[in-house]
Amino acid sequence: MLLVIDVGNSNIVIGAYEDAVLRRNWRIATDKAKTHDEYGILFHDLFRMSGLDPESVAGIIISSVVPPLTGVLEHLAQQYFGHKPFVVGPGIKTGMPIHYDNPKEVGADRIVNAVAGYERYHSSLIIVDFGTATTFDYVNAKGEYCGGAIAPGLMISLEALFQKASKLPRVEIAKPASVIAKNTVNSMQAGIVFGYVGLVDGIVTRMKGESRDNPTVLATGGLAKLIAPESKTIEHIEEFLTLEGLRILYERNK
Ligand SMILES: Nc1ncnc2c1ncn2[C@@H]1O[C@H](COP(=O)(O)OP(=O)(O)O)[C@@H](O)[C@H]1O
Ligand SMILES: CC(C)(COP(=O)(O)O)[C@@H](O)C(=O)NCCC(=O)O
Ligand SMILES: [K+]
Repeated sequence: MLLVIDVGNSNIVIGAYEDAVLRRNWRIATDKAKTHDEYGILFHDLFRMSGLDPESVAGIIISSVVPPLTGVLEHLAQQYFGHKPFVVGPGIKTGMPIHYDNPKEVGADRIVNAVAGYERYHSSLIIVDFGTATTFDYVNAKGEYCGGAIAPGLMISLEALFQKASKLPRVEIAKPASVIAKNTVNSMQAGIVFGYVGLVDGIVTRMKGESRDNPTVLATGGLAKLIAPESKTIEHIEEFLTLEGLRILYERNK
């Protein structure tokens, strides 16, 4: 079994692959204060509760955009699963040229998504990942990573609104019935959901205009399901794109 771990700023997403089949996936909160022992217990519990044997893990790959946790998870891999993991970053073969001023600066999750998307579609792509931040990445038809855009995420945008305006409550992210809303909660939901759809379609349309090669548009991340149905530009949702990319990169490097 292959263990793939994607450390995001909000969640750590874990996948257990048997060959190319994702057998299990789990999502745990990202907590920079947790030690490798605490994560070790958590991982072992998740395995046990799913009837999986930690001993059956034959390899591990990690992608992290939270530097203080990268070493913690490497340590966990070594100590609780007995494997030195691959860590996506310098020294890992991606098979994808990175056209960014400083390639080391691009978030590992963005590269992993790009690799997975290109492997699946073999065409030029725009990938939208709804995480803590929302990232937009353009991959050209030759499979080269060409950069993209980073926007404040849906949840943190809503959080900022609630924290900075005294009369605004904390609301659930949901699509309201109308954009001409009749109460505070629905007004905020209209602003965030329809506003965000506009942001996504606006950036994607600009990227399409600049790239001029009609890229396929994919979305991933927990909140993709909410925005994609309202978006005019998103064509496919790939829920496990990052996990899939990690599996592909493991195969390319083992
Ligand atoms: N399935 C989901 N439904 C609702 N909210 C989600 C879901 N998945 C993630 N979120 C929320 O979306 C935000 C971004 O999460 P995530 O996509 O895991 O980001 P990151 O990759 O930055 O860790 C978080 O606030 C998280 O709680
Ligand atoms: C843009 C990100 C914060 C997104 O992280 P996430 O929302 O998945 O937690 C991350 O990819 C990152 O820290 N990138 C480094 C900067 C860059 O890609 O240029
Ligand atoms: K992510």
